[in-house]
Amino acid sequence: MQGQEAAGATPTPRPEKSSAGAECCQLVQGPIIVGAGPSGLAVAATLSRHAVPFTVLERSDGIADLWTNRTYDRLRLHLPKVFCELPHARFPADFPTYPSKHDFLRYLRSYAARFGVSPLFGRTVTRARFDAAAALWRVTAVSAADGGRATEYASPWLVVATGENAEVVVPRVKGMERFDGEVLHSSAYRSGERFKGRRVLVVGCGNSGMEMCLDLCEHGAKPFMSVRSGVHVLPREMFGSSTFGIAMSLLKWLPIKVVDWLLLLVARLVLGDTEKHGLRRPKLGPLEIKNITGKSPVLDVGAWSLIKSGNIKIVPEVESFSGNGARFVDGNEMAFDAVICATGYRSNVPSWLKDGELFTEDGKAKAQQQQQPSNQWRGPNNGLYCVGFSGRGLLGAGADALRAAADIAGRWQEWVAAAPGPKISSSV
Ligand SMILES: Cc1cc2nc3c(=O)[nH]c(=O)nc-3n(C[C@H](O)[C@H](O)[C@H](O)COP(=O)(O)OP(=O)(O)OC[C@H]3O[C@@H](n4cnc5c(N)ncnc54)[C@H](O)[C@@H]3O)c2cc1C
Ligand SMILES: NC(=O)C1=CN([C@@H]2O[C@H](COP(=O)(O)OP(=O)(O)OC[C@H]3O[C@@H](n4cnc5c(N)ncnc54)[C@H](OP(=O)(O)O)[C@@H]3O)[C@@H](O)[C@H]2O)C=CC1
Ligand SMILES: O=C(O)C(=O)Cc1c[nH]c2ccccc12
Repeated sequence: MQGQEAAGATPTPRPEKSSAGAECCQLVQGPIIVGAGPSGLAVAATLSRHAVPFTVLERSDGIADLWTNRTYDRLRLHLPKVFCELPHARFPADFPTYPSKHDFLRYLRSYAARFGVSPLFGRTVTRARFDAAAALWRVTAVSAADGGRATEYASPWLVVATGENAEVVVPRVKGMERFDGEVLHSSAYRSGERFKGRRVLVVGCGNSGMEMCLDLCEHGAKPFMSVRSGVHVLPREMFGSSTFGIAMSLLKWLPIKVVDWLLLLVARLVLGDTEKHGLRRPKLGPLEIKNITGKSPVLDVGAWSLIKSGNIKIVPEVESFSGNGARFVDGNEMAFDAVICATGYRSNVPSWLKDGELFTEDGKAKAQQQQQPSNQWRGPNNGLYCVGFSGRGLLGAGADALRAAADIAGRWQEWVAAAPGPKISSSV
């Protein structure tokens, strides 16, 4: 809400020398939100409806960097649109059931405009710590465009909205640097067009790996999918309705283990035995494993039939790479022209947030790990919030955003009532 009127009387920001070595400190009005993806936008929009000002810091040069710059062309939401809407704004009626990433981006841009969310772009947050003496979060952001200049922002409230997919995970496999062909992460893959006629090894069998193999096939490439521990594949739809929607309805009445059992029964009838084709199913059911570890089931949009027909070949875990190919853990060797690491993502929170309460050492929400997702959005009374770390996709992000913003709004009103000093009109 930069540039928007402040909601009430607050102390005047006083530039000062920062303890972190940043050039100056700006006390901003309302919370600092780190990240302008769907989670950051949702919490900002909700704050705006509560008339609470905020400052959004985003490392990229636009909103929703993941969706804009780190996803492939054919990507569609794999949950029906009703499960992917952010708070306070429906998708347009003419959107298809499974909106494309371009539809989704169009929605996010109009969402940001509608709720007056204007992030400060090109600001990478490199450090945030709670200054207990001042009861403020001190947040250092570096601006590459400004020659790496660091600025410190301060606020009693900090919302972490940098996402579960902030950084790529690329495995260290013996000999990878010796491989002569192209190696890329799935976040850099756009389309199979330029791989036509080439043998491509896709490492990983999550939704990215599966959809990239499908896309490669459709562009006349020859994909091989390397599988380490297996995955649950479910049809995206069952009995003409979305599998996810059916699962959500069943969960209202039945325990998760029973719902998982039913999903797997139908999946078996519709898809057949995935293990027979090299895709082992994990021991825990698809919803339970998602809840416990965050590992998503594959919602199949066409790759499965290509695996069955042998157009996508399943290969084991890679043991090592050579100049022209890979050796697998079963001892077989194959030549490849390119390797795509569809090996997932990780949070970057541990690299910048100094906090031992809300996040685990690997940057996941602690409460989500302890299976208390309804609890995971607020730190223990030090003004720290996290939005979008519940392992429940856009739906979870929206729910977190509503709770975090309502809580901050209550505290903001108290803070404004208590704070002396003149009114000021903009947040930074
Ligand atoms: C390929 C793909 C498809 C997906 N499809 C679906 C789907 O169909 N349905 C669903 O529910 N979920 C889906 N997801 C899950 C996805 O994580 C969420 O949809 C959504 O993007 C989460 O939003 P977010 O704002 O929490 O995180 P992100 O979208 O990752 O946004 C985080 C933002 O924070 C910024 N940022 C990160 N670090 C810093 C920093 N240090 N300083 C400043 N800014 C920073 C990033 O640049 C980014 O703009 C998908 C994920 C992927 C990878
Ligand atoms: N259409 C859509 O809506 C899409 C949604 N998504 C979502 O994006 C998120 C990320 O998905 P995705 O990018 O597929 O990542 P995932 O984390 O879901 O999958 C990563 C895959 O890489 C494998 N892997 C990781 N490290 C190694 C290694 N060292 N050696 C071998 N294999 C390895 C994993 O195997 P293992 O299990 O053995 O660790 C797993 O199969 C998910 O939430 C997913 O649902 C993604 C694409 C499309
Ligand atoms: O795309 C994802 O992985 C998501 O996070 C969406 C999502 C939330 N809960 C789920 C349960 C089953 C499949 C996908 C999801």
